[in-house]
Amino acid sequence: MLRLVSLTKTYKTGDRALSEVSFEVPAGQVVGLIGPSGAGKSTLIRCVNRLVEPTGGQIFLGDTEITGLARGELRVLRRRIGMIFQEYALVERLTVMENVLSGRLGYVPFWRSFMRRFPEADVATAFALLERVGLSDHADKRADALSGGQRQRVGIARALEQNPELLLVDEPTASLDPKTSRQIMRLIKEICEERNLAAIINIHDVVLAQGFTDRIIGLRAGRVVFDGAPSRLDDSVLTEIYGEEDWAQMRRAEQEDEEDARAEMRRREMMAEAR
Ligand SMILES: Nc1ncnc2c1ncn2[C@@H]1O[C@H](COP(=O)(O)OP(=O)(O)OP(=O)(O)O)[C@@H](O)[C@H]1O
Repeated sequence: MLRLVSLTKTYKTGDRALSEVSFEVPAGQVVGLIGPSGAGKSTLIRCVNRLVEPTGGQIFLGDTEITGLARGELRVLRRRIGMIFQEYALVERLTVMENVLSGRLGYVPFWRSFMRRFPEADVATAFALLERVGLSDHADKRADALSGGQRQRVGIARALEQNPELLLVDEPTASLDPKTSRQIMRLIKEICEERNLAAIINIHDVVLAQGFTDRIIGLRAGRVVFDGAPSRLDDSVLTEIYGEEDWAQMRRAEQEDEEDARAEMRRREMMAEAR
């Protein structure tokens, strides 16, 4: 479905962000991309739809070689790839519905989108998607009136509105609390299963990646150092990906997160009892 062959990226500054990265993602598979800061995760995701130009290797989506496309062809290709962002990238002043419909912008003629006139079928799809992500009561609300978790649900619905074959997901939970993060990851995983949709998720949080993906690819300094089932991610693999020091630090941060979540729960219980 998606195939990377010796993908390499060297930035103009001389930074080699990716070295000879090769792997295939079949339809329906959710891949968690993990690795320390600077490992090349964002670069890899951005190379797939050529927001970043690869300097070597090939990328195929189905039979289409993405790396060989001219500008105009690339616009058409990008309709086949949905993106979900860390900061949601919603238009704050527009309604939830309008934000979801903006997922069709690659398809609808400019004048119609300018007049905010979308075909009825697109509107019906958008309603169904809002229902699926649990936001059907919020269709007419402005995006800036939503919580972080709700915004990300809009971001997911918008990506699906273009009926993509592949989802590229960049740090979807970085701005969310632990519980909402799990809900969002679960939603992405379930939707990929329902639609037989492939996804690559750039994700910092190893525990989340393990809980909600089918496969983990670990990058270190631009190279794939692990590619396998989430259950195979033991301490020695994590040390190989993150190095001794980083991994220990990450585990401490995780423990602190859990302690914070427990303290918050206790606080809420005490408040509920006081009422
Ligand atoms: N626009 C750029 N110009 C030059 N070098 C860049 C650029 N973007 C990224 N890099 C370099 O490429 C390497 C990989 O960066 P990238 O952002 O892909 O890593 P990452 O794994 O996503 O990191 P993080 O988890 O911190 O987002 C780093 O050494 C980074 O400094």
